[in-house]
Amino acid sequence: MAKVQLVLNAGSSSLKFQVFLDDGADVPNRIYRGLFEGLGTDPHFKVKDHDGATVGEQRWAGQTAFGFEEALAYLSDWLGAHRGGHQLAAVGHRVVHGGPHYTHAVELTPAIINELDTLSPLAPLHQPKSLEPIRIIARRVPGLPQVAAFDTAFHRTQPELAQMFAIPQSMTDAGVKRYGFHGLSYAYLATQFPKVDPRLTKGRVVAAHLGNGASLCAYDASRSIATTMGFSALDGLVMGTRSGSIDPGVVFYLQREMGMSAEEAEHFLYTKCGLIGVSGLSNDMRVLRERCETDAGARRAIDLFVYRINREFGSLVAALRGIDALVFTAGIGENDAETRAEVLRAAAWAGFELDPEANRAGATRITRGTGPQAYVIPTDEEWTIVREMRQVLSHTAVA
Ligand SMILES: Nc1ncnc2c1ncn2[C@@H]1O[C@H](COP(=O)(O)OP(=O)(O)O)[C@@H](O)[C@H]1O
Ligand SMILES: CC(=O)OP(=O)(O)O
Ligand SMILES: [Mg+2]
Repeated sequence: MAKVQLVLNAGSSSLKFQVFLDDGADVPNRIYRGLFEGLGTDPHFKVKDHDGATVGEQRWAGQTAFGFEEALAYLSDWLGAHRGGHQLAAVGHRVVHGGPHYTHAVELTPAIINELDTLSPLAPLHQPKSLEPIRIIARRVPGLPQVAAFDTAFHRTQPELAQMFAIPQSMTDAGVKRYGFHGLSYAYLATQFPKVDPRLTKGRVVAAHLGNGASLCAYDASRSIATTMGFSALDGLVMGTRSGSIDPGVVFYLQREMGMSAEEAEHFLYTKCGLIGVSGLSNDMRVLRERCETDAGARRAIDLFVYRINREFGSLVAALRGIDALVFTAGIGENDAETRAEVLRAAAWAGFELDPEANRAGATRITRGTGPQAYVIPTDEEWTIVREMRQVLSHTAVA
């Protein structure tokens, strides 16, 4: 009987999944690709087959109680009815934080799952959501191989200084350092560089992963040398609900002067700030774009989002000592031509010349001229996960 592999990608605002044929092919053969969006607000499920035809769609309008757990149960039923008799051979998971020890994907055991849970405070919007399905599946289907692939792993090529805070060495050694995230996405983009423009492979590239979570990564010859997220996924750019970089003095002030507990301050910075906090309206860039002509809060949130990207972009260009290309990806980077145009106009200092028609048309290259170029590359974190899972499972089979 043919077998399939399932990949789950728990993001901060979505649950994405893909189903691949377990046929040993070098390039994974996808059967289904789908997602739940708007969990906890306005849930929506959509799944497409390998030709891109929609084969399932469901809305739970306004059902705020339909959260992550409900999505998993629905997905399990849907897959049961649409697996075409294929046996499920393994499940791969995006696990955001691998901490200091996990620099490569790993087959999960109860002990490793518990160890990964100790990292939940460093990624409270993500880590528990990844571990929950892992535990549910381990309980329901004992013996089914499950593999974790980590967002932090891709950044372990960074020089020591890029991973350090200015704190005593003993604390750095204890793991208080810059890990960086969105690595599964950045690893996938690097595999696409040769197809998009072979010069990117050896060049100085900054990728902008702009989704509900957002970060920038600097690549030198396809390896990460710096990134905007640090110890936790709270650092760096303005995000949907997260503040991004903030003076640590603010955190003390929130507690000492504004009466928040440590937990309340954390919850505030992760869920009430960023685009939704500044706009007072929404964490969804689509909503802000619709309203920004008339709503000053929406306009200010977008302006700060773009301003911060340009500032952080400058710091990565300094780390790379120059720039050959900028790559946009993820929900906003792939779909919002206006944000791309605003970022490139802000970064004109680096020599970018926007091609407005190519940008509006959603072309791969969206700049012209002789300066650095900008590209749009749709990301595919699940593709990285299934490839890493296959490597891990083939080693386990040989051992
Ligand atoms: N057409 C679009 N225009 C502008 N923004 C969009 C569009 N489509 C999606 N987005 C943005 O992308 C975000 C989700 O990005 P995604 O990378 O899927 O996030 P995550 O993986 O963090 O859940 C949404 O919050 C929304 O703001
Ligand atoms: C790490 C992170 O912020 O992920 P996401 O963009 O999926 O929320
Ligand atoms: Mg994501």
